Amino acid sequence: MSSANYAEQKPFVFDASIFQKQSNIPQEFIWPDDEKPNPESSPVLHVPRIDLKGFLSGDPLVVSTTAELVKQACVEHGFFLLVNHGVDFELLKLAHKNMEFFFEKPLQEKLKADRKYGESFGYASSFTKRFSSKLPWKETLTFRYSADQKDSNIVESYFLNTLGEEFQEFGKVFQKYSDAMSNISLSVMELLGVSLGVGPKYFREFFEENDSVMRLNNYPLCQKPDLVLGTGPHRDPTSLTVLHQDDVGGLEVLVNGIWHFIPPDPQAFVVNVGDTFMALTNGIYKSCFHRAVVNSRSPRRSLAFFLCPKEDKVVKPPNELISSDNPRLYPDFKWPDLHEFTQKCYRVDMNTLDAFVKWLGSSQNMAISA
Ligand SMILES: C=C1C[C@]23C[C@H]1CC[C@H]2[C@]1(C)CCC[C@@](C)(C(=O)O)[C@H]1[C@@H]3C(=O)O
Ligand SMILES: O=C(O)CCC(=O)C(=O)O
Ligand SMILES: [Fe+2]
Repeated sequence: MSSANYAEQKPFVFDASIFQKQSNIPQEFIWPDDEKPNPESSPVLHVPRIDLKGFLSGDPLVVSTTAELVKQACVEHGFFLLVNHGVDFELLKLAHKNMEFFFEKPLQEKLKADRKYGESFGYASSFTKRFSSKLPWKETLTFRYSADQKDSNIVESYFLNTLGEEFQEFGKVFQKYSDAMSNISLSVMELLGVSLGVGPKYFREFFEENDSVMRLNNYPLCQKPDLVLGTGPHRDPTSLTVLHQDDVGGLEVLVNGIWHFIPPDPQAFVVNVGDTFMALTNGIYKSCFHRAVVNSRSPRRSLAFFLCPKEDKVVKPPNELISSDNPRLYPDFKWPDLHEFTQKCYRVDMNTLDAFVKWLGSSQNMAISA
């Protein structure tokens, strides 16, 4: 049965407050044996701690050592920690407090922001409208962020319009938080540009007017955590992800065929390269598989900012990153087409970018220039 038919016929609902107590896990949530988690055996992934303040100080020695560290991580797997990032800890605390406030509301209230079938934004409990198997053990609240001056209140007005006056303060907090995420993403883009030898301005300017996605994740506790996954294995189709996880832990990254654990650190953001940035670097920086496991002790929450280019930007690597040793790997594309592909044509899995490129090739006369 296709997921569309499934959605029309059997829209069952994941109510976190009920499911977290249930020891009988519905079949739709049970992952195949070869994809089931085994978090007790996951070694820690040692990722560099990138000092953003140090890089921004402009001290040539600090800049070059930081650029070298980030390059090694991005060539290998694309994950690193960002410390000394300058984001106010009070704002981080407020963001977590407000996220809790939302997820602890009764389901009926959360559904006021319901993410409709085929739409990208709103509240989704376990994607039961989109998929019929390997369902994620999570609920998400996703909203659009735009760095355009004319959209300076976009987050605030979204919450005021969908959830009403009670969410005015919530909207203000997440407007501020998303602005901060956009700003640090642009600083990271400067660092990534320097590390790739294209200079600090190239990628910063590319993403300056970003049109991005902000998401709050709630992973309720689960009585049988070894049967399910909070977020299944995937590579982010977006450009750069800036994640803040609470102190529970559950993020895992697949490196050399082994799932590795990234322990929570409230002082740090976990940053990773997504498929769109991998294409922008002509495959030099990797977008790597990761997932989130759940547990039976404590619910887990995370905040994810997915940096995306503005809709009219052509994703095409700079000439400096193309050579006879490293010819063009991906055709030109625009982010909205890849986004639409992930939402309508394809279930995001291990090889989204390759599948998208094949789909592009079959749907138009694909040209790889330069
Ligand atoms: C553009 C997006 C689609 C997803 C949310 C953002 C960036 C990452 C994507 C996602 C998280 C990748 C894993 C699968 C997914 C379905 C999820 O588990 O949430 C993806 C998001 C989505 O399609 O809603
Ligand atoms: O919650 C997490 O730790 C990771 C979530 C994730 O990978 C995603 O939302 O893309
Ligand atoms: Fe992800």
